[in-house]
Amino acid sequence: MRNPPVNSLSLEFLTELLISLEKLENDKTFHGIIITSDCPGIFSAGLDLTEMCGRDPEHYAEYWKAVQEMWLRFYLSNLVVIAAINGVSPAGGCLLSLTCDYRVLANNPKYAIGLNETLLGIVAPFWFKDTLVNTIGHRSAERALQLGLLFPPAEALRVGVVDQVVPEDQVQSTARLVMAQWLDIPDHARQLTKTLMRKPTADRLLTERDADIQNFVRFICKDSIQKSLHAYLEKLKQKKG
Ligand SMILES: CCCCC/C=C/CCC/C=C/CC(=O)SCCNC(=O)CCNC(=O)[C@H](O)C(C)(C)COP(=O)(O)OP(=O)(O)OC[C@H]1O[C@@H](n2cnc3c(N)ncnc32)[C@H](O)[C@@H]1OP(=O)(O)O
Repeated sequence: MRNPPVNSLSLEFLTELLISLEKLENDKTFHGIIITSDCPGIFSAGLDLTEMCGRDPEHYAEYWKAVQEMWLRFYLSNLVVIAAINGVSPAGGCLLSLTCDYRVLANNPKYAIGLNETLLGIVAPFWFKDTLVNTIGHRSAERALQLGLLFPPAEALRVGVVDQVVPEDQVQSTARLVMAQWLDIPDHARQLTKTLMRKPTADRLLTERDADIQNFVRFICKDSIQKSLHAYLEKLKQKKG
C-alpha cells in the first residue's frame, strides 16, 4: 500500500485497492497476495477521517459502500491473502488485516493493532465486530471493542489478533514463507474451506447492506459525531505544531 503519509483508506485508495485485487484475481497465474505498507512505521491509519467529516450524505453513502466492498472482496477472496504488518494498524487498518488469512506483525512496541473505534466516540459496525469475534473469540472481542484496545505486538499475539510476531527485518520474508506453506494446499480444497468458514459472516452484511449504509449515514451525520470526528482530526493536525 502506498498512500502517504499514513495509508488512510480514502475513497480513491479503496477504489485502487479493489481494482488491483480484481486484476490479480483475474490473472490465473496468481494464487496469493501479501498486503504490506510502503509508509514507514504505518501499516494503515484506517478509514480516512476526511471522508467521514464535513461531507454530504450522498458522499457518506458512497464512501461506506466502498468500505463494505473492500471488506467483502478481501474477506472472500479466493487468493491466499497474507498481511505483512510493518507499522501501526488502528481501526480500519486492523479490519483490513483481519480480512487476511494470516497476519505477521513486526515486533516493534509502536506497532499497535486493534479496533479502537470507541476511543474516537464511534461504534464498530456489526461486520467489523463479527470479523474480530471470528478471529479472537467472543469474550476477547467484547473486551477489545468496548475498551477500544490497541494491542502492542506481544499482546496482539497472545490474544490472537495476529498469528506471528517477528523481528522487523523478517516480516516480508516470513510472510513469503507462510505463503509458500499455504500455497502447498490443494487450491480448490483450501478455497472451499475458506468459503465455508467465512460465507455466513459475509452473507449477513450482503443481506443487510443497504440498511447498513443507511445506519452509517444516519450515525455519521449526527452533530455530536461530526463534532467528535472534527475535534479528533484537529488534534491529529495540532500534534505537529
Ligand atoms: C450504531 C450504529 C453504527 C453504525 C455505523 C457507524 C459507524 C462508524 C464506524 C466508522 C469506523 C471507522 C473506522 C476507522 O478506521 S476511523 C479511523 C481511525 N484511525 C485512527 O484513529 C488513526 C488516526 N491517526 C493516527 O493515530 C496517527 O496519524 C498515526 C497513524 C499513528 C500516524 O502518526 P504520525 O506518523 O505521527 O502521523 P500524523 O498523526 O502526523 O498524521 C499525518 C497526517 O495524516 C493525517 N491522518 C492521520 N490519520 C488519518 C486518518 N485516519 N484519516 C485521514 N487523515 C489522517 C493527519 O491528520 C496528518 O495530516 P496533516 O499532515 O494534514 O496534519
